[in-house]
Amino acid sequence: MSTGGTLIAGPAAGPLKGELTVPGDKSMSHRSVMLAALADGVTEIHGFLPGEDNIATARMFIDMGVRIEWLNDEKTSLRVHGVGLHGLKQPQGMLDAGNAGTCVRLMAGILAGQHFSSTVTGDASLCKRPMKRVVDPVRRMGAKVEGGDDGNLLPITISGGKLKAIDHVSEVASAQVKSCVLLAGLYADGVTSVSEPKPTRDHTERMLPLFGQPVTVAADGTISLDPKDRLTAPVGVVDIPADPSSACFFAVAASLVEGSDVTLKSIGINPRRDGWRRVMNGMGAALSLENEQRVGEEPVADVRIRSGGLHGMHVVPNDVPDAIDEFPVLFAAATLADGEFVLTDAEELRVKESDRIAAMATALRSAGADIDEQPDGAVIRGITNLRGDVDVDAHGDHRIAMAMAVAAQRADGEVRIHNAAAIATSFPNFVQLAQSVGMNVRWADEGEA
Ligand SMILES: O=C(O)C1=C[C@@H](OP(=O)(O)O)[C@@H](O)[C@H](O)C1
Ligand SMILES: C=C(OP(=O)(O)O)C(=O)O
Repeated sequence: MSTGGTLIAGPAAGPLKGELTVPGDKSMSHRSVMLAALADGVTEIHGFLPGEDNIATARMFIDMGVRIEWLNDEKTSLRVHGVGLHGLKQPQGMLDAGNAGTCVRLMAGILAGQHFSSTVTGDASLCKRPMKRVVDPVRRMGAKVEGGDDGNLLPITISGGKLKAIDHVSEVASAQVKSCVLLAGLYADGVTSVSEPKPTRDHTERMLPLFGQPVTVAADGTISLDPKDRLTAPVGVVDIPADPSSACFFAVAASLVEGSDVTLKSIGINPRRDGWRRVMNGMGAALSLENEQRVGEEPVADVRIRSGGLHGMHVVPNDVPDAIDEFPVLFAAATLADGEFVLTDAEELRVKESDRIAAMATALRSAGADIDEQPDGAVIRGITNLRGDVDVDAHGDHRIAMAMAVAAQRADGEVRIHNAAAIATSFPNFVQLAQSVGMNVRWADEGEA
């Protein structure tokens, strides 16, 4: 877990204005390197997110013998020299996923299909997150997995090989679980299928066909994969759209600061990632879409946001997985909206990089917010402004740090956000982009915090 690093944020000095291009999508960046590494041929990827999480994924493949050429200093373009489904080499030491749940859970599926043993670990936060959700299905497929608490806790050692196809009924609505099973399915002896309690982000299903591996989705939502025994590098470049989860911070900030008008360029609007816009529209935000188009298999658009009197709402439970990473900043929006905001069915927030319900409730409350925590969500009654001159803890969780920086734009004074360094996991240039539209946020100087 990245600890340390204090952000000093708020209040905004004036309206937020301008156009922003946020970095590439984190989920798609992970998947693009994974599939490219396992393909026959060379894949060129543009728009890659150079956050610590995605670099951890790239590093794992380098540690297993895959050659990755970075094509620019920013590490947003790369060429992956694929080794084929069976070309990975046993790593010399432990594979380290750092802070990245997506990396470790998807890799569990890939490592389950390898004829060697490997041990995967992560940082202090990741070592507390539940792994049984992916360990159980890959064990049923025939992989051997050892680790603390019967394989629930990292580090885990996976000894794989040829796998048995399974029909997996997931108890959690998790794209990480679904993707793990589908990736393991590439190494199985027949058709592997996954069904989930609510639909989740479908980037794996959209990207596999680009690499020559069809995926079918039945009318009831069950996803099936009949393995082709090889993946093939796509002919053209794999382009990754801008990350809606990063865009949402600026959408909320612009909604909250009077007189703001911000346009977020080429943001992914895949319905399985677009829950944040449905929630913000439900809260009365002034959002509009311009220049709708497709980037590869994904729909994108420019999203324009003007400030507007936000009000509370009850979030529709089916929208929860489609906005799962945006709830910290949506809590900030709800705190500064009129009326009551109610979130249920979101217990998954408690097992992210931090317990995000508790972390946001504590941080916002210490700045004067009116929030009742619930086991699976929260009830938030809006107030006019947050108190300033307060210290809050981001608990080494990138989304808590950035959400509090946004909330602070409507504080009566400065908010000091401690343990915020983790924003580098998903959004290394957050502070720079935030300043470029007029947000009041900066890193504390040494000794200042
Ligand atoms: O598949 C993915 O890329 C992700 C799925 C989500 O996790 P869960 O599948 O655990 O909900 C999300 O929170 C994470 O940031 C990225
Ligand atoms: C939950 C997140 O990521 P991960 O599960 O990959 O750590 C996130 O980015 O908010």
